[in-house]
Amino acid sequence: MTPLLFTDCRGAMECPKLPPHAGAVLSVVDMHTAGEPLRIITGGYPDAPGDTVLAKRRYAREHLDHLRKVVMREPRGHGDMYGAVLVKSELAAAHLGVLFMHNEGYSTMCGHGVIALGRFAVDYGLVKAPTSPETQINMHCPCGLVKAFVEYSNGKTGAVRFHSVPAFAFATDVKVTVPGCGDVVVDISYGGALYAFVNAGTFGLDVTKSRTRDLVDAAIAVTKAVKSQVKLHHPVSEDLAFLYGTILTDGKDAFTDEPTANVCVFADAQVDRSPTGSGVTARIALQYHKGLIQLNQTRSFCSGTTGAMFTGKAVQETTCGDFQAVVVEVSGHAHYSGVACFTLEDEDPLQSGFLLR
Ligand SMILES: O=C(O)[C@H]1NCC[C@@H]1O
Repeated sequence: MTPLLFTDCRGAMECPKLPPHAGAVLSVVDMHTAGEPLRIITGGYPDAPGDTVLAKRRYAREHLDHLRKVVMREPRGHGDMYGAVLVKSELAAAHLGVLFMHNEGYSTMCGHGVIALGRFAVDYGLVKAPTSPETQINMHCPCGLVKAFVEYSNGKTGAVRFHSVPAFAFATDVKVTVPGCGDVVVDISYGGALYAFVNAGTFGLDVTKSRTRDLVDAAIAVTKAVKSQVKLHHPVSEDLAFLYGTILTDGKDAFTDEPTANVCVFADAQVDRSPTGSGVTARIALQYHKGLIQLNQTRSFCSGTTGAMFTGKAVQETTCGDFQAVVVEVSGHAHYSGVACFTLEDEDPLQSGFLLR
């Protein structure tokens, strides 16, 4: 690794002070996991009322969405920004609860977010007495309890692996009509959120070589088709029964030591820079369902956008309602990228921010 490109100024210099009339302030810690941003709100966000994390998610959507817009959209964010805010969990086993946010609303699961939050929770003292070589953090995500295991030694955090909620193939070989493409066969799988999976080759595209815009257009067309033509449900809660996005793959689903690449397009045409933790979870559940991978066979998943890697494996059979399911473990690395205090002046005519496409 090359040395720091800029001088480490901690201690020598303080962050610039805001003028007294700067307006309301939101503070954040910025991280990224395999290139995908995670903006963690650390101050200025009120306690979201609600008896459950899912109820808090509903409250945030209905009453606190102006704050999501401030930190996700321009001029403070951008169309592919991703965020998290910590909330209280109703589960005794949870160390923390979390809501995830993106360019359009609030997701139910975020694997890259869990990886970053694992480090954050240890580094910022959210768990008492971290243990070496790993510290376990139980994160209550909207989809349920996710167990993160954070490498920790000599006071330093490292790689994070997590066990997600039961993941299952919702439906395979579903034919949907995609305008301009005709009938397209997709698989739909759940990894804390529901995704449609299609081989990018179906559209004459390559997830590692094609223009991102072309991949996005194809994925959006599939998402629209599935949303309008397939009735989705989830055994635990109707809050989880929506299609979050489409993942285009290189089709290399049969087990091999070689990495397999995919690109996830979710929310409002948002492109994941990482291999997508919840998508890898759902993809492994699909591969397991099809007999293409065995328990504890580790695969590498590569982001078609950045080439960054996660690894994943099914570790245990389980059920989710009537679905045969698996517990999937996903591993990756997150890094800090900065801290910021964002302000919002009363007179600012662009209070809600904006997105350019
Ligand atoms: O890694 C993940 O699971 C998330 N990344 C952005 C889209 C998903 O929520």
